[in-house]
Amino acid sequence: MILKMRGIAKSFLGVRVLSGVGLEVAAGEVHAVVGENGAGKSTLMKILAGVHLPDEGVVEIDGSPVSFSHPLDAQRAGVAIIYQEFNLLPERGVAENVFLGREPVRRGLVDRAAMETATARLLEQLGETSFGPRDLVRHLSIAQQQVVEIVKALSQNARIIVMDEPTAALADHEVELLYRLVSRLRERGIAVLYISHRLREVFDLADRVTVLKDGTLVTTAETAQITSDELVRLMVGRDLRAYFPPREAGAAGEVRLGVRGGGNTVLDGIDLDLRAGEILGVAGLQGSGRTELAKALFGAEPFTRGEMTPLRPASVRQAVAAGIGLVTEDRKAEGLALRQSVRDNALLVSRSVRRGGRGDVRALLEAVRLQPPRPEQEVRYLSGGNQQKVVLAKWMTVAPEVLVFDEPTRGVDVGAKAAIYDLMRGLAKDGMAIMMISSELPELVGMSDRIVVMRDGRIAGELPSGPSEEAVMRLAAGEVSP
Ligand SMILES: Nc1ncnc2c1ncn2[C@@H]1O[C@H](COP(=O)(O)OP(=O)(O)OP(=O)(O)O)[C@@H](O)[C@H]1O
Repeated sequence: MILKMRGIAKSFLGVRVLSGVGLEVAAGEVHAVVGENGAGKSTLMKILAGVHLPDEGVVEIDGSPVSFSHPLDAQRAGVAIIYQEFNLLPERGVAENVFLGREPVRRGLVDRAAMETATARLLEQLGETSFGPRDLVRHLSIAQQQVVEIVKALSQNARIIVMDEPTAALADHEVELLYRLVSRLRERGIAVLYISHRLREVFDLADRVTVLKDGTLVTTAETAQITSDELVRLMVGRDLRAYFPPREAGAAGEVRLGVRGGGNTVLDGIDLDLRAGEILGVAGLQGSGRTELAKALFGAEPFTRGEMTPLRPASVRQAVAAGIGLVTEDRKAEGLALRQSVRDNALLVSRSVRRGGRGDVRALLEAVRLQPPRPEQEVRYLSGGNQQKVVLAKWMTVAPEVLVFDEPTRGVDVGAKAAIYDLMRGLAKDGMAIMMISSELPELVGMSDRIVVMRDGRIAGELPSGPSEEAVMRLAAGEVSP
């Protein structure tokens, strides 16, 4: 075993978040780590990466105990961690980023040629031909930036690579590319620790899976020996049947929001009606204009052409006053005040618009399954998935007439997802008009009453409820005419 962790315990501010946790990973193994939001997955990985010191327990690499008091110690021992938010400088080139802080020097000068050659070789080994060592990082897609992070890890001779929800920000077709990358890492004998809430990936990629629950180890199992239902039961402690709540046939009521010929620099010719009681799904590849559509409806990047009822908002303030809400995909940048408490965040919108609504914050937080349910806690200390739940709760306190969800369950665990789906369906039943943008096709197909598919800033077509995932993909990719 290249890595052994045993008896790991960790507390923050007197609250125990890990106790007695251990796992073992072999060279060339892909080892998934799963569990509900707040189960302690990231904390365990940060201990491995030298970000946190454990209070108790042992980490062994190649049979020798190690103690990392700084991320650089872990890096030197061959551990690399790739976070969801990359640590890259957008204005610099790929090779410069790969060697940042460790630039090779020749005759007193940074040896650019050496950096570029080494980077090019690693890109080639990974089969990456879509960009080169000199390209600026800001010109790269998220998937390409992820490759840069992996190249950086390999250039540091990492033998253990931790990937924290690597597909959360990827488009569907990019996930395939990541699969290929992970296979290449495995072939090189690298141990990959893979955190994900997408069980399909766990079964597609991992040899073994370790399940954490409430900071303790539930089990480690071979993925070939366990079913998806069993894994869910181990994670959430109960069966999850009827994952998607039933649709209400004929539930759509009056038009709550209408757009005719909507356009701006990105969007063009948008015609759309959103009715009370329905959940309208929005599909599309990355860059197709899905998020821009949400922002235009919400007045953040307004339409400059076309008509919109009840009004065409020129600003977010106008949109909110008109009863339009947006649950954003980028929760850190747009959604939350990180240094404020969960409760204050949940009340952020309702206070600013002074609309009444559902005041019972505690009940709401329970409904979205915030873990642990502590409204006083500062949001920055919550796990990623729990932060997303606070963003949801924030809008539910206001109960707007129209609510746009942009990737509502990104980073959210399976149990909480089911709860959020129930909530969304409940809100629709109460007459809210809901639009849901999602890259997760099962969710889109399972939840939407109908689906519009975006392509190149336009609506490429519409599909009735329950289409096949393939039909959505084909329309998004432009393989069938609308
Ligand atoms: N720096 C910190 N200070 C205080 N509490 C923290 C800190 N970091 C994490 N926690 C708490 O530790 C617990 C475990 O969090 P962690 O991020 O490890 O969960 P996770 O399993 O990765 O969840 P997710 O699936 O949502 O990413 C959570 O209750 C979280 O609030």
